[in-house]
Amino acid sequence: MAENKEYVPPRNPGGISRPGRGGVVVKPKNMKGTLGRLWQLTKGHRKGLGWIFLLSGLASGASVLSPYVTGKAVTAISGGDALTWILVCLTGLYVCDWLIRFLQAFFMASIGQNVIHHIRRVLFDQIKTLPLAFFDRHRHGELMSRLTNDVDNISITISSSLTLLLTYAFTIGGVFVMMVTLSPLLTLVAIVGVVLIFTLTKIVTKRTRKLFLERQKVLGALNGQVEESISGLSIVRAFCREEEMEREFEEKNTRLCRVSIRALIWSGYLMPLMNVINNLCYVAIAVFSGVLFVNGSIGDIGLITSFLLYVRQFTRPFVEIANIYNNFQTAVAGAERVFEILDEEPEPADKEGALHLTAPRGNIELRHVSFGYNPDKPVLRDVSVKIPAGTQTAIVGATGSGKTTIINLLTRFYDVSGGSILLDGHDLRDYKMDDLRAAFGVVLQDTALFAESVRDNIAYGHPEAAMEQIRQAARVAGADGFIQRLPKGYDTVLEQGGMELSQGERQLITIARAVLANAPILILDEATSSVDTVTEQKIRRAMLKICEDRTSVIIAHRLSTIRDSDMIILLEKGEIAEQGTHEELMALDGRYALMYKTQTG
Ligand SMILES: Nc1ncnc2c1ncn2[C@@H]1O[C@H](COP(=O)(O)OP(=O)(O)OP(=O)(O)O)[C@@H](O)[C@H]1O
Repeated sequence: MAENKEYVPPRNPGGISRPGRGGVVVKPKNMKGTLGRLWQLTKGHRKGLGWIFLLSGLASGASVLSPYVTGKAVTAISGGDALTWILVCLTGLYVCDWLIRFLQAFFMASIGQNVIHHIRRVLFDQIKTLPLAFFDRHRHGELMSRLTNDVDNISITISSSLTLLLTYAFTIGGVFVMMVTLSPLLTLVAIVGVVLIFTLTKIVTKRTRKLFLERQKVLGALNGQVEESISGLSIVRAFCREEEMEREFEEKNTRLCRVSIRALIWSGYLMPLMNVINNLCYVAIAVFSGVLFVNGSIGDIGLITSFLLYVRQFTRPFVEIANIYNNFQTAVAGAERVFEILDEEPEPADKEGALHLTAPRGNIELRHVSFGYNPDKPVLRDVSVKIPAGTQTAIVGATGSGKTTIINLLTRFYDVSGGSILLDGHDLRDYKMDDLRAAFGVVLQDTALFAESVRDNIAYGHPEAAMEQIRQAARVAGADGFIQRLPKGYDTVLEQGGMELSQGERQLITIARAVLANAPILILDEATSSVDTVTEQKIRRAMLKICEDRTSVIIAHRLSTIRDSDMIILLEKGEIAEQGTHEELMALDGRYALMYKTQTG
C-alpha cells in the first residue's frame, strides 16, 4: 500500500506552541469514504453520539464562561461590590465543567469500546473465512498489526480525538465571540499574535521533523536487528558471528544515540524559545490592554482579566487541533486497512445443492490438474493419477517439485486452476466443505500445536474424546511414552505452542491427533528429514499403523519409509515423471531408482 507519511509534532497539553518529539502520520487514501463506513459502524449508538455532541457544546460553554465570570469577580473586587455570588457562580461553573467532562468520557468509553468490540469480532470472523491465498499475499506481522494496532488506533480516536476535536471547535468559536464582544481591537491584536505563533510553530516543527524522522528510521533498524538477533541466536552462535552481530548493533546504537541527542537538543532549544515568543505575545497584549485602560478606551479592569484568560484559551486549541487531526488521520488510515481485510472475498461458499459426504470410500482421482499460486507461475502441470480406496500412495520428488501443493489441492486449501479432482466420483467442489475437510486426517510438516495442554492438542478435532481414547491414540502414534515423562503428563500446557518439544515429538502429537480424528482418508507430510533415526523409525511405524485399511497419501523425503506403498509417484517440476510400485520403479532404473540408490548408499 502506498502510504503517505508525514511528521507530526507530539500532543501538547500544556503550552501553546511546543515543537516536540514527533511521530509519523499516515494519511488515509479515502478520508470521506472511510469516515462514512466508520459512521455506519456507530449505528446502534447514534443517541449516545448525540449526547456527546451536546455535552461537548456544554463543556465548551462552561469553559468559555469561566473567564468572563472571573473578570466579573475582578471588577467586583476593584469596585468593592459583593463578590460572594460571583465566586459561587464560578465554583458552580467549574463543578459543571467537571461533571460534563465526566459524562462525556463515560459515553465515549462505552461507545468506543462497543464499536471496537464489534470491529474485532467481524474482523476475526473474516480472518477465519479468508482463503489461504490471502495469507500468502500478506505477511503475518502486518496482519497482526492490523488486528491489534490499527483497531486500537480506531478505538483511541473514537474515544478521545473525536471529543477533543468537538470541544476545541466549540471553544474556538465561543472564545472568539466572547473576545469580539469584549474588545474588537484587542481581538485583532490577539489574532495577529496567534498567526505569528502558529507560523513559527510550523517553521520549527518542519526543522525538527527531519531529525525525528531519521531517529525513527534508525530506531526501526535497531529494533529489526534486535529481533533478528534474538530469533536467530542459535544460528549466530553456530557460525560464531557474535562479534559481527555486536559490531552491527553497536554501530546502529551509536547512530541512534547521536541522532536522538541532536533531535532532543533541537527541540530542547526551540521549545523554550517558542515559549518565550509565546509569552512575549501575551505580554504585548497585556501591555496594550494596559495602555487602553490608562487612556480610558477600556474602563473595566475585569474585562482585561477576562480577555487575557481568553487569549490563553484561544491559542491552545489551534496547536492542539493540528496534532489531534494528525492522530485522527492516522487512525482513519488504520481503519482503512481494517476495512481492506473486511472487503476481501471469503472462501467460496458451498455451491447450491452441495453434496453431503457422509461415508467416503476414498477413491481419489486427479484429472489433468494444473495449478499455480500465482497465475503466471504454474506449479503443477497436467497431473493425472488414480488413487484407489484403501491404498497407500507416496509422493516423492525434489524440493519444490509440487508435493505439498497436491495436498493443498486435495484438502481444498486452494482450488485447481485447470482440470479436476474427484473423490468417490464427484468433483471436490461439489461437496460441502465441512464434510470434505472432515473426511481428511492431516499431519502436516509444519506441526501446528496450540498453547494448551497436550491432551487438548491431541483432542483438537475431537474435543469430546474421553481421556482413555486420547491415551490410546497417543499409544498408536508412539507418543504415550514421552508424554508420560512430561512434568504434568497429558496435562502439561505447551506454553510456547510446542516449541519446548523436539520436532519429532511435535509430529508424534499431531499424528496422535490424526489417529483420534479417525478420518477415512489420511494425508501425511513427513517431517523425518530433520529428526534422528530412532524418532524417524517411531514416526514411520506410527504412520504405517494408522494408514492400515485407509486411503492414504504420504509425502516422503526418505524413500526407505515408503517402499511398501501401493503406488509411488515421482514428481518433477510439477509433472509426474515416474509412477509405479517400488519394484517397478527400481526395475525402470530411472530417476527414482537413482534417488533410492543415492539415499540408501
Ligand atoms: N503459498 C505459496 N505461494 C506461492 N508459491 C508457493 C506457495 N507454496 C509453494 N509455492 C511454490 O510452489 C512450488 C512447489 O511448492 P511445494 O511446497 O508444493 O513443494 P514441495 O515439493 O512440497 O517441496 P518440499 O519438499 O520442499 O516441501 C515451489 O516453487 C514453491 O516456491
